[in-house]
Amino acid sequence: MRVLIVGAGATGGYFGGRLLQHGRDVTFLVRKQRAAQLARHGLVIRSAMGDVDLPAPPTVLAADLRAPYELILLSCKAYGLEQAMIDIAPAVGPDTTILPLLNGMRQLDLLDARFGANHVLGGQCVIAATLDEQGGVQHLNQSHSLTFGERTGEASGRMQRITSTLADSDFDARPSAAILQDMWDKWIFLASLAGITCLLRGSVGSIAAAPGGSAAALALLEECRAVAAHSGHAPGEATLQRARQVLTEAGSTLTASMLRDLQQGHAIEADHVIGDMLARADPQHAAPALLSVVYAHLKIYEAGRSPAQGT
Ligand SMILES: NC(=O)C1=CN([C@@H]2O[C@H](COP(=O)(O)OP(=O)(O)OC[C@H]3O[C@@H](n4cnc5c(N)ncnc54)[C@H](OP(=O)(O)O)[C@@H]3O)[C@@H](O)[C@H]2O)C=CC1
Ligand SMILES: CC(C)(CO)C(=O)C(=O)O
Repeated sequence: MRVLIVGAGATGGYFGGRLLQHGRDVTFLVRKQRAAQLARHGLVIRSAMGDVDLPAPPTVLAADLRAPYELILLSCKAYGLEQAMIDIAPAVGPDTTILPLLNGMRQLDLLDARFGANHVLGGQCVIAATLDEQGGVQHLNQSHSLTFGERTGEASGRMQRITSTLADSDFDARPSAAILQDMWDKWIFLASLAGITCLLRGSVGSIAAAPGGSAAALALLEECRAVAAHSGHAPGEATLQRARQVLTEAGSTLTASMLRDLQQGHAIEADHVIGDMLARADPQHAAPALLSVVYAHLKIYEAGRSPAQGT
């Protein structure tokens, strides 16, 4: 199966690197700067789950995309999605499947509108990863799951082909018959984690140690839960219990990738992760207070960044 990974960033570089290491037919769609960086340093993954060193990972620039790929793994940030959809268009043929790994839900609507829902699977990844100064992928924890599925829940032929392509590559490839619920479950957790760690500028453990910290994290989770329920995707009790436990764990060093981006002065997915959650709240009730504060906080950060700071 020919696989195109859009972006050799933290997540794309990680999962694409692992697939390449296991002999899969993978090419990274990159821009000139990243192409030069990969040519100079190779694709390096530093991970407690095993390092990877690939001296010359296959890359392609958008201008050189010709034939369709069977699978496109989309691992750009939400603010790069419009451009990415333009760039991948030549790689999308009648039999192409697009598997987005972005956090949130809105990517599905945008991809459906651009390419047709029949081309788009649901997907998500659970990992903590970032790029270092030389473009190496630093895997920061021991989670590395990639979950994917037909939004109908069907065990289709393409699901079987993708499952065997992603299997046995030293990460947890998880086909799912309930991918929309999985994505919502992750989104409410992530929006709470990103929201509270960015607002209070600390890890889960430091927030838990501060007066009122865990109560604020739980209140934010409750607002997100209500949005999910209003959208027809209420999380199950076990999912909620786990989210509550992870968001309040004493001593935990967990943060969201959004906090890492913010601390490095990078662009953040404020509209996609928090703004869209807020937009889906039940209009019959008052706007969720904490989500509103988090969103305002992130928009002030965005407004203070100069355009020269890029992404
Ligand atoms: N990092 C993490 O731990 C996690 C991230 N996520 C989610 O995964 C998604 C991706 O995040 P992450 O991997 O961290 O992001 P990164 O910023 O590390 O990587 C995104 C990459 O996509 C590239 N890219 C964007 N648009 C294009 C394009 N048109 N053509 C070629 N390359 C492109 C960027 O390239 P360039 O450098 O040229 O801009 C960049 O290298 C986000 O939605 C995030 O929320 C989910 C779970 C964990
Ligand atoms: C939920 C978490 C921490 C793990 O995948 C994440 O998605 C992120 O940091 O963006």
